[in-house]
Amino acid sequence: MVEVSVIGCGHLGSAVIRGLAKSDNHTITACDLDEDALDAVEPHVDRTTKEVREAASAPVVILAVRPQTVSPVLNQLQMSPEQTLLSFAAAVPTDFIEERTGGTVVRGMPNLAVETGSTAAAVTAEGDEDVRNILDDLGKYVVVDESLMDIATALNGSGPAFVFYLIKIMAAAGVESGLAEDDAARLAAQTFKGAAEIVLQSEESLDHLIDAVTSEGGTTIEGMEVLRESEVDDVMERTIRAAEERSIEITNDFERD
Ligand SMILES: NC(=O)C1=CN([C@@H]2O[C@H](COP(=O)(O)OP(=O)(O)OC[C@H]3O[C@@H](n4cnc5c(N)ncnc54)[C@H](O)[C@@H]3O)[C@@H](O)[C@H]2O)C=CC1
Ligand SMILES: O=C(O)[C@@H]1CCC=N1
Repeated sequence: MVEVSVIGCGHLGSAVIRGLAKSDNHTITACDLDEDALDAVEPHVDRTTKEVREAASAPVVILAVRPQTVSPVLNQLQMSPEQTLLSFAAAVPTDFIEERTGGTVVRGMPNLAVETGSTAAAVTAEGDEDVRNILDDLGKYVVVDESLMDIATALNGSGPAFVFYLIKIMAAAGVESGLAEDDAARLAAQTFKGAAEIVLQSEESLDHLIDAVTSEGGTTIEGMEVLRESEVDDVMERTIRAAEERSIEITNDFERD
């Protein structure tokens, strides 16, 4: 059992808690100022507290508050170098956190799929065995240089929102042609999941996989022609870039502090 505290039990923190609770490998303390947030995670944790100090003693402390709230939390978070502070706060540099807590800092950017143990996460270090166990229970991770955390934040941190949007558009097209809403939503979402699983398991290139779906004289070729002639590449590029630039902007604010 790995003892872990989660500070901030909002969208991400509560999803982390539910994901870790499913793996049954952890003793979890949930910390939040908000009573409702604590009530929502209470069935999945061993202890709840409003006091950051009470959450500070675990070998691994996960920081899941908004970037703007990081400073006040760190002011109350006294840790030792044997403990790890695993920070999931977007755009907050490791240096900034290290200067304010005695703990060993690992910066990470997961996404909401922590809830199902299927997150894509970028981390600046693997950390000790306890940290690796936590990351393994939350999904898959890659270790990247800290300079790449802004693009990781855009790609895999914000990414689920962009994918949800695409699923919504594809499902809506199905409904427009007569599918029931539930059926269209399931077909679109399962199609994304199945396609993603093929990409993860296949050795083939994405172009090869596109070819494998595209029968000569068939249906896919017509759809692909529309996609290729559209501005979708530019739109997706700008989508990722906008999120990345915002991450850089927030990071710069922290570096000026
Ligand atoms: N929502 C997402 O999909 C992802 C979020 N993140 C990062 O996770 C962090 C949290 O994001 P969300 O969960 O979306 O925000 P949120 O606003 O849903 O949750 C933040 C939580 O922190 C709590 N909080 C505020 N001050 C506190 C304090 N002093 N002590 C303890 N708890 C306090 C709030 O009551 C709230 O429950 C952000 O830094 C964000 O960049 C990272 C990856 C994905
Ligand atoms: O939107 C945000 O700022 C956070 C970081 C990545 C996902 N949500």
